Amino acid sequence: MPSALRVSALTKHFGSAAALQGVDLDVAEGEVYGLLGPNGAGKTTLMKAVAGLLRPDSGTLEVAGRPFTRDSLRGIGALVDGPGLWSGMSAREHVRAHARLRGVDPDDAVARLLPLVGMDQVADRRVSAYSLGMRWRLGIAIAMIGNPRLLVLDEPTNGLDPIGMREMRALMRRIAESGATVFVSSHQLDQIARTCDRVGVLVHGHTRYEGPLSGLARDGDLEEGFFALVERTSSGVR
Ligand SMILES: Nc1ncnc2c1ncn2[C@@H]1O[C@H](COP(=O)(O)OP(=O)(O)OP(=O)(O)O)[C@@H](O)[C@H]1O
Repeated sequence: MPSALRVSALTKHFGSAAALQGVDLDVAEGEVYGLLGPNGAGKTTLMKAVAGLLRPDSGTLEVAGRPFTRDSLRGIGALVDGPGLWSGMSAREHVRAHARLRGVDPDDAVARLLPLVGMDQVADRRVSAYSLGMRWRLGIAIAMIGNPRLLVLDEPTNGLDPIGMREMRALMRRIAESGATVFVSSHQLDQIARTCDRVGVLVHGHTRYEGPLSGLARDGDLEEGFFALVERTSSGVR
C-alpha cells in the first residue's frame, strides 16, 4: 500500500519538556491507523504537528509520499481539541458556513457530508440539542469539507456513551472505505481494537510498537500486552 503519512525521527520540546523524542510511524493509504499511548506520551503533540498546528523541532513528515509543506494541508482534515461549534447554529448552517470559507459549494457539502456522518435527519436542529457524539460527528463533517485524503482525529471517542462510540467506529470505517485514511488517537484500547487495521504505540515521546494490534497481545490478552510494553519501555528496558 502507498504511504499516506510517514513520520521520521520527529522531535518536539516545550521548554525543557520533551513531548516527541524521535517518533517514526508509517500510515498506509486507506487504513484506519490507531495511535495509542498513556497520558503525556505525545499523541496530541504528534497530531497537531500532522495537522499543521505546531512546528516540530526536527525530523520529517511526508504526506502521500511528499515532504510536508503548507500545501499538504489541503489534503488533510483534522479534529484536534474537539469540535469548535456554535450552540445556536444547526449542522446544516455549520457545514454551509465552513464550505463557503473553503470555497466549496455549500449545497454539495451538505448533500455529501451530513448523510456520511448520520446527521441528515437532524440537520436543522441547533447544536445545543445535540449529544456529544453528534457534535463530534458534525466536527468530522466540517473536517471533511475539503475532501481530505487524510483525516486526523484526536480522541474522538472520549466521553461518548457506548452507542456514540459504536457510531464513531462505524463512521471511521465508512471514511476509510471511501478511500481516505484515518489517523486516530485514543486511550481506549477496546475502541482501537474494534476499529483499526494497525496501531502505533507512543511512550514518553518514543515509538515503542508499530504493527497489527494482535502483535501487542500477551498470552492472547491485549490489555496485558499493552501495559507490559508501557512498563518495559517506561523504565528504559526494551
Ligand atoms: N503547550 C505545551 N506546553 C508545555 N508542555 C506541553 C504542551 N503540550 C504538551 N506538553 C507536554 O508534552 C507532553 C506530551 O503531551 P501530549 O498532550 O502530546 O500527550 P498525550 O499523549 O496527548 O497525552 P493525553 O493522553 O493526556 O492527552 C506532556 O508532558 C505535556 O505536558
